[in-house]
Amino acid sequence: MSGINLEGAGVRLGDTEVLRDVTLSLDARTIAVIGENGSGKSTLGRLLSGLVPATAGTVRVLGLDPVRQAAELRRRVAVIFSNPDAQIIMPTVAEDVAFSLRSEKLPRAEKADRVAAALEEFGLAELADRSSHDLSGGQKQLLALCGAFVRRPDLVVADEPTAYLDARNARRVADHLLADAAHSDPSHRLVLVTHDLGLAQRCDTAVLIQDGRVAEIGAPAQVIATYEAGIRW
Ligand SMILES: Nc1ncnc2c1ncn2[C@@H]1O[C@H](COP(=O)(O)OP(=O)(O)OP(=O)(O)O)[C@@H](O)[C@H]1O
Repeated sequence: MSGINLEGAGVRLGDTEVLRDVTLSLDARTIAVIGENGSGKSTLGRLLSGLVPATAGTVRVLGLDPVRQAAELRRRVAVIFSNPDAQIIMPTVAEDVAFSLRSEKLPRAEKADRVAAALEEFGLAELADRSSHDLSGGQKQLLALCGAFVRRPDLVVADEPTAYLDARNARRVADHLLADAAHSDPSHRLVLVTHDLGLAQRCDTAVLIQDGRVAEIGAPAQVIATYEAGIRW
């Protein structure tokens, strides 16, 4: 069991049942999660990342129980939010990427090589010594992505990663996310919570969330059509 498997999963936050009876078995490599504001998409992303516990049912992500095997899940899953400021910690760009590898048991030289390669891949090599907090919004999101991918996670959960970006940077970030998910390792997965239906269309599978429940799962074109048909303009 290596993908995402939820059985009757629910999440209650305060008095609100935010997710209800979510049953999913997903083995696709790139999965878009779409739906209206407040439908529960981010909560699903947080549930899969172990950031909120299920209050009903069972959840297995990469075969792991996000509560009982939280440390292992954190090691294998990277989370990217729309606001990169929440994820940038260290003073310089290179230090921030290196910080992501702090708990990896790797020789120092190998860590340095991995940081350098990741900076290069995300077009940040020339900014390595710049103050990470002085970057533009797009550059910060690329840095957040770089910090997530340098760990070589098995699953990336990205929640509106392009929300604050201009068209060019949104495209760059999306290309990185989708290209990285398509790397040769077949176990590498992406869950992408998004309102960008063009981006959802580029994923292998889409999940439509409505009012805390799964309304449809399938080929993105079909699921997007269902979503659009249900919108009361
Ligand atoms: N900590 C919380 N306590 C109580 N209710 C919450 C909490 N966090 C979220 N909710 C509620 O859960 C519902 C789903 O929120 P969620 O952020 O998952 O929706 P979403 O589909 O990602 O929305 P959006 O597209 O607007 O980002 C909303 O009604 C929200 O108000």
